[in-house]
Amino acid sequence: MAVDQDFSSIPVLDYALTKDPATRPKFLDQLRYALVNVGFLYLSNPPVSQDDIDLVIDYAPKLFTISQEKKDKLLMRNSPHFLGYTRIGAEYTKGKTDQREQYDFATPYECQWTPGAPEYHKLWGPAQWHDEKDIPGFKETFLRYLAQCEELSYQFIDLIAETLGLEKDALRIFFDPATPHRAKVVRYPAISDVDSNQGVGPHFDSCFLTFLLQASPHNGLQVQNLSGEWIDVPPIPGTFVVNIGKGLEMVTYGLTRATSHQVLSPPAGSTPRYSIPFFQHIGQNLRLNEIHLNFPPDVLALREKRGVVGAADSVNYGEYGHEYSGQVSLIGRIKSHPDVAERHYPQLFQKFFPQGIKAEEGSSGGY
Ligand SMILES: O=C(O)CCC(=O)C(=O)O
Ligand SMILES: [Fe+2]
Repeated sequence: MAVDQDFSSIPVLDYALTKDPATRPKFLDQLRYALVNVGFLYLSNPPVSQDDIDLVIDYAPKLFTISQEKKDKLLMRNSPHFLGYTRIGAEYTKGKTDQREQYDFATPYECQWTPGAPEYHKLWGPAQWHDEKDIPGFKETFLRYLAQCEELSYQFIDLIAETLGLEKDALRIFFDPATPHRAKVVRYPAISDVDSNQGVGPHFDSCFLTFLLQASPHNGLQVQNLSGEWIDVPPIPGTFVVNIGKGLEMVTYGLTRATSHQVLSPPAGSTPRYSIPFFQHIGQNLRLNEIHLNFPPDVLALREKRGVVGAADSVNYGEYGHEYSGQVSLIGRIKSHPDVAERHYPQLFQKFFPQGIKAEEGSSGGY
């Protein structure tokens, strides 16, 4: 396979190929190419019910037409777990406000933090949901959808292990069944005269894998190729966009790429863009530089053949390695959502925003 060429589009992989022993090797080859050289791929025929996908796409705009008063009852600022609703302008990436409105949800979980335990244990807890009467059926449907994404995310991790020459379950050691996964429903309004066009600024995702459902037909998502050029990732109905987080990049010694990406606001006069990312999270109490995977030398050599990767515009999640993974996630959330940090994590807030919220240029959270 060609390993030394830069990419100008994102490969499309057909999950159905994994089902037949005759076509599975083709899928694994395409996967290895995408992991090493691109860091992004489209996945068609994913093992997630199309009916449920259609339902969550249908629910996405409805979540935002609920009254502002009701949305504000679910403000993320109420939640030490950084779960809930975020108004436009309250979130920061690379120190600039993002022009998006969103809900952060998670798979079911009760907070396990007790006094004296590491503060990052507080990051995990129950999501905030609207009353059933305000959006009938949404919670049940979305949880069913998330359970399928979760299962897909583990299947996919095993495919990655296989194609990189590891034991089939070698990457499962990073998961703790008790750690929930997170997901968002996001609305990007069209650019207006005064707004910037930063839907979400350049960033890397955390942890291992993101499964993104582009829930409306708008362009806007872009990724940076090896030379640093921004490449469009237009929506393809019936696919997920899958990308690699900083955690997976780290444990594969940079063999798989966490690719810098951003979203540009829809043009003036356009309808809003919607997206629904699912973020696969690893166990909280791991230091990733303490766990070593043995890749076959010919697989590791693909990293060198890829050539030198140019500087990306994203700078977040540099803490993987020396910090516990839960702490890395917490730092990312603190930088993205300073209003939540100020209320629930005052010491970390002071550390990362010593001048208060607006003044912190260069602070970069993620996802
Ligand atoms: O909305 C999208 O298409 C991507 C969102 C994203 O990159 C993120 O929230 O991490
Ligand atoms: Fe992202």
